[in-house]
Amino acid sequence: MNKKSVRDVEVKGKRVFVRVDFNVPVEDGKITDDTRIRETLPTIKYLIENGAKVILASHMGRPKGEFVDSMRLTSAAVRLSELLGKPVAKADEAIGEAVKAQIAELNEGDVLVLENVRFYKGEEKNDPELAKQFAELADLFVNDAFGAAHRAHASTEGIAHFLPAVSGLLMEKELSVLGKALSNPERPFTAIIGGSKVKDKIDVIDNLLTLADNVLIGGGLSYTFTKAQGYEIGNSLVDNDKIEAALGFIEKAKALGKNFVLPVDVVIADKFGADANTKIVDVTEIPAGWEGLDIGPKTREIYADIIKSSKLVVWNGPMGVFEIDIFAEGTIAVAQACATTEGYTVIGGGDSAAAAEKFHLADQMDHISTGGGASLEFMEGKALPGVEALNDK
Ligand SMILES: Nc1ncnc2c1ncn2[C@@H]1O[C@H](COP(=O)(O)OP(=O)(O)O)[C@@H](O)[C@H]1O
Ligand SMILES: O=C(OP(=O)(O)O)[C@H](O)COP(=O)(O)O
Repeated sequence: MNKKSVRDVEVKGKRVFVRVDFNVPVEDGKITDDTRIRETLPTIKYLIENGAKVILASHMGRPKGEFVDSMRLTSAAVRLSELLGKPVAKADEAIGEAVKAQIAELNEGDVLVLENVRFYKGEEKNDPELAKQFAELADLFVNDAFGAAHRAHASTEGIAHFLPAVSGLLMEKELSVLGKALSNPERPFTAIIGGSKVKDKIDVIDNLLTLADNVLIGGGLSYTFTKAQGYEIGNSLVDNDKIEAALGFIEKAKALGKNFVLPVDVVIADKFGADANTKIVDVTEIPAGWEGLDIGPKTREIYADIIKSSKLVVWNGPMGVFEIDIFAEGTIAVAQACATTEGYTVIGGGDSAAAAEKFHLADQMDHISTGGGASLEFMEGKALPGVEALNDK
């Protein structure tokens, strides 16, 4: 990476504003998955050990510029304190005199968590005034929020115009792993794209067709391709605006000599739910009134074989509605193949990571990205504003 990292600058005695992504799932005030907090520990520990005064800033949810009690960062600060095994102070705001006074009390190695930066209207607008107010709190800006790196907000991008700005260790790791995977991939390189966000993912497929040797399509995404090929898809998920694009990809893959693989069979259901009647049919045989909710057994085998003979696998999006057991087999098969392949496996996207976690295979993957949208935009080849704004080496 051509951007400076926290290792390239002096931090001792400095007030360091660290943007993290503590946007973790919370149910009834309890954090249900603390991965994103744990992943920032290397940066936070590095700063503590090197005598910085650590000021952590994050968003949580989408409070739209209002103070919303359920989206406060209090439980994240408590969890961080448990993980660090030391006290962590918490501010009730993210800017202003009271916060400045709390920061003035910090000793070297102390940690303070600011309140949710999205409680301020200027955050998502990237308001320079708010960015300046964040900058006034510190001597150095460290961006470790890979999950929010695709957002040009006051605490991710704007602040970098007012302070020396460097990347944190998680940011560096994410960019290095994804960058290495995509810029000089080990081959055969297989990309697997599934899930339901057809609009969000279609541009990724375009770029991956150029980069990868095999592109496997599954999940709700696949039926737009099935329809594009002229087959009946019943009530399956489809994006009619993307039919042309889907046909274009099939043509592009042919022209580039790439192995673009669509499901050959699917699990269909007469309704969406755990109590549905199901059948396995060829993808060309979906009757009206039924919907495809998982890839079928022939497809699972084809996909697993390709994954197992790959040197690099990048997976984003489940193969079916894995939250419901009767539609989970396709996602399980792909997750198991990723877990057992000797190739390097990278998983991006909240639901694919959740699936790997649910089937107890997460620790057998080589890299699970903390960013869904961010890793997609990276794979599309787009510049990430939170990274672009950092100081060059
Ligand atoms: N065939 C399908 N029809 C409808 N929804 C699907 C289908 N296959 C997968 N899904 C749903 O897609 C969702 C995940 O999609 P997405 O958000 O694109 O993935 P990710 O978070 O991994 O990027 C899951 O909740 C899953 O139930
Ligand atoms: O959870 C996040 O996005 P992700 O689900 O795409 O990984 C990030 O914290 C960014 O949040 P946002 O999509 O509200 O800007």
